[in-house]
Amino acid sequence: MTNEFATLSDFRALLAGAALADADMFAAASEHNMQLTKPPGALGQLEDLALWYRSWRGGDNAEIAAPQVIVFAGNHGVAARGVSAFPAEVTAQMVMNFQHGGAAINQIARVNGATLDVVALDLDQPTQDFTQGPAMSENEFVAALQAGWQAVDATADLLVVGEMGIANTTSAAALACALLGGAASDWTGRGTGVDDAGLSVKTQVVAEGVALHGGQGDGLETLRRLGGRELAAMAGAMVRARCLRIPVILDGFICCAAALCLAKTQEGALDHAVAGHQSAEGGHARLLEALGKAPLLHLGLRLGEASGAALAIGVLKGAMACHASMATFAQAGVSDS
Ligand SMILES: Cc1cc2ncn([C@H]3O[C@H](COP(=O)(O)O)[C@@H](O)[C@H]3O)c2cc1C
Ligand SMILES: O=C(O)c1cccnc1
Repeated sequence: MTNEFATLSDFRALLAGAALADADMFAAASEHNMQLTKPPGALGQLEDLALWYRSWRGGDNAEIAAPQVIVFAGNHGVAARGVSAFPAEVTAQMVMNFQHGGAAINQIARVNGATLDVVALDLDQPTQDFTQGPAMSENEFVAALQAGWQAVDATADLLVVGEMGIANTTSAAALACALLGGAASDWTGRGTGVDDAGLSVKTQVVAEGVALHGGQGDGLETLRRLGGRELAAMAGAMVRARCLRIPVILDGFICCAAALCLAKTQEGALDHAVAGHQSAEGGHARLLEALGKAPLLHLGLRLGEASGAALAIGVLKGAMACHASMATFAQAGVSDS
């Protein structure tokens, strides 16, 4: 596929000009929802989800049939600072595991009827340690955005994006801190399970990164400086989905940090997305609040790999199956008052 953008300013223009939800479709879906054989509002948040989904997908009243999960993988220069409980080699090893069907996301995507694509991004070239300079050059950043953009299947009717990248909770914490403020310790959690000494080093690394790169530009520029290839690719995929009117389910702390960079660059950039779950990683609840998204699930997950979002596919499928296929009061001969 040819690239639809060659430069960062082209990408910014696509982000600024992306599609809006269809208010007429939302109204038609609300009207349809009121006629379904249930007490008004009895399907709770499933009703809101169905109206939101139809406002993006249009009027065919269809069930969800083709969800796509994409896991992007990247390596981080800051991994060398001892900010993760696991070594950087685990990123590539887990990519092999995804390819052989052995990871959690393989099982969760399969039982939810989703395709799973794994995109490894220059794993032998970690990004620069962001305490020393920007994580990515502009060319590297644009290449990662393009990889995300191109990975989206235009025939999908739902997109879930997730990541694998040792040390990427450090990047995510630095992005959240730089874009939302507060102390490094407010956003730095244990990730894969660092001990107290590791947490203290990690917090210091986040503070150094924010001191160097905070306030140096908008959300996208901050993503280039403090992010990683897999975070940039998730952002690129989210914008492509918006252009294709494919609704998105957001995953945990790292995915939402990538989403935040878009939201801080362009108001409403995540209107086509819902939050799949609330991760156990400390900062995720506040990150979701900043995005204005209530999570569908609270399961204590702290895995990444798109796992929490992929579990929420089932919730959205349930919402759309009810909306599309329930009988109306008139069809079923059920009295409506
Ligand atoms: C075996 C294994 C599988 C994973 N799957 C996702 N992650 C998760 O852990 C990493 C982030 O945590 P930190 O910042 O502490 O390195 C990411 O790769 C994330 O997706 C994993 C981590 C490990 C060790
Ligand atoms: O919230 C997440 O997605 C997460 C948390 C810890 C480690 N990896 C991912």
